[in-house]
Amino acid sequence: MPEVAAKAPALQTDGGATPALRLEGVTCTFPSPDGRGRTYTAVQGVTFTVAAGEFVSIVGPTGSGKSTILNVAAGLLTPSQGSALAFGKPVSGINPHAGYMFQADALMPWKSALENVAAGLEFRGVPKREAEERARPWLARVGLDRFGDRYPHQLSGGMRKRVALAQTLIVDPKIVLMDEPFSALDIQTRQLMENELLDLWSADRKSVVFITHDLEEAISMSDRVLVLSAGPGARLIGEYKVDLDRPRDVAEIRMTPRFLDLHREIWGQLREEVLKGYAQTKLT
Ligand SMILES: Nc1ncnc2c1ncn2[C@@H]1O[C@H](COP(=O)(O)OP(=O)(O)OP(=O)(O)O)[C@@H](O)[C@H]1O
Repeated sequence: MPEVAAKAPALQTDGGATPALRLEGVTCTFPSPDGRGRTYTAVQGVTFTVAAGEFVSIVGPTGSGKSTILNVAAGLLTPSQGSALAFGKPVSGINPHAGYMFQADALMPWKSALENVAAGLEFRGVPKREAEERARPWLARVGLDRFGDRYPHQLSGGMRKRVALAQTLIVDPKIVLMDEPFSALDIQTRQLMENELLDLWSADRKSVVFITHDLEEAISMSDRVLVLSAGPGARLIGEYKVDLDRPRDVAEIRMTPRFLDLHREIWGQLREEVLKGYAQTKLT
């Protein structure tokens, strides 16, 4: 992986402390969709480390294996080769340190906003009444204290994302795995949510792995951006440290010269992969 080595001193940026998350030589091979007994290797030999409290984004072309990597980190998928380690221990089964937020709403339509947030705790065995008491301050933290009685269909897309965020964070995961969580939102709501996430993150400093198609979103939020090549056999081909000051406003930071330099540099590498990925979608 020469590009990675050239752009950053090392993948382990935690000063030697046990990383929150490490994927080591992860390869994931699936049965090919053509049903002829062939296989498709989505990602190959993926190795990276996320330090405690670090915010890392992974960008890559469509179908390159970003969600696959996140599924391995969450313990939802066992890699064909390699391993995932959470705080130095192999992940086997669901990663107990991780909270997962998907692109699609995972809210239960028959539960109110308060009940949905409380559900995160109830799944872990906290009694309903206590879970709801603990959910109230979380609804307030995401600005929805007056909306606890509303059902998901009575909330806007941004509000539903806030509920999902509170539902994920209430269980106090040490690692937050986010798969394009805001991609369905309009740009203004999206930037508000990005800033809210950064505020919540800076208060608690969890480790975040954030998957996105959007390079601007990745740079504006992260400490580091990892670039995945086009598949099959996608590899990590770039690692960029984002040395922008915090706290950040995601809209304002995009206008700074340093942001533009980083964007130019990363896009220079990502563009080629996006074109390759696009060409492959036309072949399949
Ligand atoms: N369970 C599975 N069975 C078969 N193939 C799979 C499975 N999961 C993922 N794949 C394939 O692996 C490749 C990577 O998929 P993945 O969803 O991880 O990519 P992605 O980068 O997240 O895509 P996108 O950006 O479009 O969301 C794709 O070609 C996909 O079809």
